[in-house]
Amino acid sequence: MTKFEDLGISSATMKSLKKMGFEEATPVQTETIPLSLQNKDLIGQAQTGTGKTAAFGIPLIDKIDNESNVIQGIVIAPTRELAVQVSEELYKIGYGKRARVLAIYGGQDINRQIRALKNNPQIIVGTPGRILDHINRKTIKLENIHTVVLDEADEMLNMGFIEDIESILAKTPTERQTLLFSATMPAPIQRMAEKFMKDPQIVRVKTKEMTVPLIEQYYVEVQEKSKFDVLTRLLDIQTPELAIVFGRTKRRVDELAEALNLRGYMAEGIHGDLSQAKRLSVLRKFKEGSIDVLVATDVAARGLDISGVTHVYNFDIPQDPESYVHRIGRTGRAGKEGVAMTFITPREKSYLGVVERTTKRKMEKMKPPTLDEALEGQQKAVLEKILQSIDSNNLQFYKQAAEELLEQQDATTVVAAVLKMLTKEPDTTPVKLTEEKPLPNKRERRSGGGGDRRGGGKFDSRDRKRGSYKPRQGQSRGGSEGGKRYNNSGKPRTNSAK
Ligand SMILES: Nc1ncnc2c1ncn2[C@@H]1O[C@H](COP(=O)(O)OP(=O)(O)OP(=O)(O)O)[C@@H](O)[C@H]1O
Ligand SMILES: [Mg+2]
Repeated sequence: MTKFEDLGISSATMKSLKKMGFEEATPVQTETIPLSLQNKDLIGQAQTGTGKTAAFGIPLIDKIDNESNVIQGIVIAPTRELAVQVSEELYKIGYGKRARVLAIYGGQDINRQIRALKNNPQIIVGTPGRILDHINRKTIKLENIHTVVLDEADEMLNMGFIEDIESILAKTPTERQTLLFSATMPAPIQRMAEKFMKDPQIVRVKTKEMTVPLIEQYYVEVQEKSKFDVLTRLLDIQTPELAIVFGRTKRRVDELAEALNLRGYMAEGIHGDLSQAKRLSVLRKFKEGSIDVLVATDVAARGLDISGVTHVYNFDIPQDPESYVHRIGRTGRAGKEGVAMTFITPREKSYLGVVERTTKRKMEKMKPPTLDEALEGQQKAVLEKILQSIDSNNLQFYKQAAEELLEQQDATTVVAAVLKMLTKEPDTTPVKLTEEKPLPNKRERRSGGGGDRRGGGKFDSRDRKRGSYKPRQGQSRGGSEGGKRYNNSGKPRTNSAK
């Protein structure tokens, strides 16, 4: 482990890092910060949750000229929630230097943003469409930019933001520094990215596997119609602190969230059709723990850093291996452990191998739990709560009532009654869940020779555009989000994105 002091960081920024509780630099920070401080272009690839934000954020902030009131750096992120999160982290890193950071994203009142832009922010963090909008209105000027960062670069180049990104880059000085970060960087995307970079250094934190070793990865073979019962049983047995359940489509997410609520779980859904205010409020509730299951499309798969997420459930298998890596990476962050469960229907079995070959890690098979096991799980959770309550030693007030009760009944009966009352017995309230058709059983496209699997492992080509979604077989309603967006040539699509 390397100390931040040894990386050439200013004392003002060191002060912020101390306040944030960062003691030592993570490997990706150790490798990229010195290069970045020398203004080198670079592509940084490191596992989820290993501190890539600070890896680009620390040098970005450190290079800000405090005396200057112009925009000097810009960070582009694929989703609004991620833009907000990254801006918050940059704000913290910039505390020592009093750097001014502003988040600019779609779905928020543009006039409010225009007013905020008048306060001379030095760093902008935003989503591509809204940044471009401000550039066109001349409310953002990029001629003094020295650094452009693409966070989740592969996703943005993949998901149809390429034209927007290129337009933004074209308005920045050519001598700028360009930084790309992601946990995944498929070869075709990397090749495309290099076109707008100067002799980029590729920093890949060497690891055996693409996913985080601290995440236990399981798959459960389950029929489509049994998925929901298996999910609730797993939730009952595994008792996550916070859990994210990923579904394939917006409709799926809505139905799942509703079904979970009917069965007594505190769940809410997040996807791109909700208003921005709703999206942010759902996420806030999840962070605060007032809901404990977040049901999401891939809109929440990338970059989000929510502490307390102990379990990720892929209710529907993701459509490409990169999405798998990012989804499960919402747990097991910053050295913590996590559990990832992936449901696989018999007809989607071929997708398992594709994911495993890309991540270079095998998932362990888990049998779907029975109703009795779910009940046992809930009972165990109650027992733990009781033991915790005994430990807290705050029972004086209840002891007299306990003694009176024990005069009438034997101790085992009393405790059994209490256990029964506290245990959430598996609920069979009927729920409505439209069946998803399985993904097409297409064979994996091999990336011609050389054994480079990084760019391969693509499942399928999908002929659809964001914003003008064409239903394909099995997805006639609901609108799909995220997932595969390559066209047949293996090159990313160039859709205009919203
Ligand atoms: N040097 C450090 N010491 C302690 N904690 C750190 C350090 N660097 C980052 N962190 C914390 O680790 C967590 C994960 O960091 P971050 O979100 O930047 O990961 P990431 O690599 O960008 O992941 P993803 O690929 O999912 O976007 C954050 O809560 C961050 O504050
Ligand atoms: Mg990140």
